[in-house]
Amino acid sequence: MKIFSSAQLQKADQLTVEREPIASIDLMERAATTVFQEIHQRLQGAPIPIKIFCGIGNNGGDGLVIARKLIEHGYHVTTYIVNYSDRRSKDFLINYDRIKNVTKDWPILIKGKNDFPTLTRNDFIVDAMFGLGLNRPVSGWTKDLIEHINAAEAFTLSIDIPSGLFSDQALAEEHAAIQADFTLTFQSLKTSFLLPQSEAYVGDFQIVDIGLDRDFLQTAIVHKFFITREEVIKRYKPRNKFSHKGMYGHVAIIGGSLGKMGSIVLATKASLVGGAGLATAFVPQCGISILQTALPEAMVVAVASHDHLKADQKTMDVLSDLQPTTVCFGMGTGQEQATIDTFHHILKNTKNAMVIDADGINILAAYPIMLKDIPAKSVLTPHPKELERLIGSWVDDFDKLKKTKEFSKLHDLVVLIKGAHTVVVDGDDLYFNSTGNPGMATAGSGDVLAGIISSLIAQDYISKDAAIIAVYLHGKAGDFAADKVSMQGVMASHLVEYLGEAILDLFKPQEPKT
Ligand SMILES: NC(=O)C1=CN([C@@H]2O[C@H](COP(=O)(O)OP(=O)(O)OC[C@H]3O[C@@H](n4cnc5c(N)ncnc54)[C@H](O)[C@@H]3O)[C@@H](O)[C@H]2O)[C@@H](O)CC1
Ligand SMILES: Nc1ncnc2c1ncn2[C@@H]1O[C@H](COP(=O)(O)OP(=O)(O)O)[C@@H](O)[C@H]1O
Ligand SMILES: [K+]
Repeated sequence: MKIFSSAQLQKADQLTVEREPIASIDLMERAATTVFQEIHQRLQGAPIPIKIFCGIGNNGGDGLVIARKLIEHGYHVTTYIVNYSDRRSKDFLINYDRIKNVTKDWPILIKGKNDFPTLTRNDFIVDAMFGLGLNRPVSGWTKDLIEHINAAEAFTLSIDIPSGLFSDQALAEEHAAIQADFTLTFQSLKTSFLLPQSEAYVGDFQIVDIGLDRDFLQTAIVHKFFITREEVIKRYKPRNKFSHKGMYGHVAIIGGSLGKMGSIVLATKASLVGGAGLATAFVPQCGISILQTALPEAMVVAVASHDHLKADQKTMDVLSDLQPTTVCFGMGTGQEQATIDTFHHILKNTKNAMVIDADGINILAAYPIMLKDIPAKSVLTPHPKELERLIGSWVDDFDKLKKTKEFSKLHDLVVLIKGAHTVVVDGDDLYFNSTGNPGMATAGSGDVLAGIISSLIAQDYISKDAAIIAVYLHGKAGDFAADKVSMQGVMASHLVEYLGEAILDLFKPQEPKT
């Protein structure tokens, strides 16, 4: 699913008005009515105090339409105009007038701190102060009002975007935005909703389709996407009846050290459950019986040393004779000099795209000279700390995206930024995951992900698609697991266990949205 910038959405608004054609006031009525219906469906006429804060631009205009519709349906509404300027938009003014038709209670003007209303936890607050037209950080008494609303700890619904938050740039100052519990956003997700620094502000969100120009939405070029089920299905390759295991690739998982062999078990198992035809684990000698006992389906090759990875020529010859389709390196290896040398040797002797995880990434960060030896389009799977070691620190989330894109382009690599809404970065293109939950913040879940990506590359998916599909399925497996065993109860093994269910779910009929 495409994620549009605020400039593109403003363009889409304008084109819709021209091409449909529809008057902008009618488009506002249509958009805000859709929001009203969502609210009405949830509240079902509940007699709770609803307090709507409207700005003086079109976001405020939306707020006035919502207020009018709610009043018409018998809700207890108080409408406030946050009168930070006299430059009111045309459609705001029309709706400011229209609300008179449904109530004798004229909206209350807020012109400064003395006008702030008393709010309680029991209020239902609708935030329609600023939308995409926000062009500088909020300041002065409007910022105070935002803090006043946040302090009430009442349920807060934001229209289009929590007021104060930007769609395509970072928030300059903490607390300078509404902390919404829920955001109903028009037509497209806003990038900032998916970034960790917005966590306190966005809450849950839902996209409302307001019927903007289809042609524009379909043809506009974007570089940001939301990885939904449809994005995965369109990339998925079904199996042929007469296929055999040789057609689904051979994954070599290389890593582990004394006391950290579980990471290799998890990754190797995930690569097989993900559909690879064959999997071979290359581990220190201490890992052989562990692997062979835990995972009879995998082949195991022991390197020369007992406790950590130190490959001699014989092991390297075995690796090259095996001709694995994909090599995955790095989990649980540690950073002994012999391991670093082994890794460097593997990089130089591998042609196909690899998957590099954990200590593989840490070694690259410590020895950037090795970056030039990584096969093109390899996938690096850092969590935020590993990413920082690799690309340096960032000022904010948008700067992190920019620096990761530059790194990806410079070295011709696919780089993941793992976390909630894991991002797959492929040059200029960013793919944000939609699945997963905090239950997955648990030891070994990254190892499972690296195994699934390797598996998909081995099955002939291009690296970017392998990463996109893998993060989605990994997150979905986490969601199924959390449903069964609670978020606290999720362990990395569950992600392997529920991976099959996540794959099956791709093709299950979905329940219609109510
Ligand atoms: N046809 C359309 O254009 C539609 C627009 N819609 C709504 O319109 C919104 C965008 O409306 P607008 O472009 O009027 O802008 P907003 O309503 O977001 O408000 C911006 C207004 O505040 C001023 N402003 C910006 N930053 C400020 C700051 N820090 N302090 C004080 N004032 C500031 C701007 O000069 C402008 O007057 C969308 O988010 C959406 O809610 C919807 O009604 C759907 C249709
Ligand atoms: N809050 C969260 N929501 C969704 N997914 C998460 C969350 N926290 C972690 N994850 C996922 O769990 C995995 C953790 O990876 P990583 O930190 O490398 O774990 P480990 O090193 O223990 O294997 C990543 O795929 C990440 O996206
Ligand atoms: K808003």
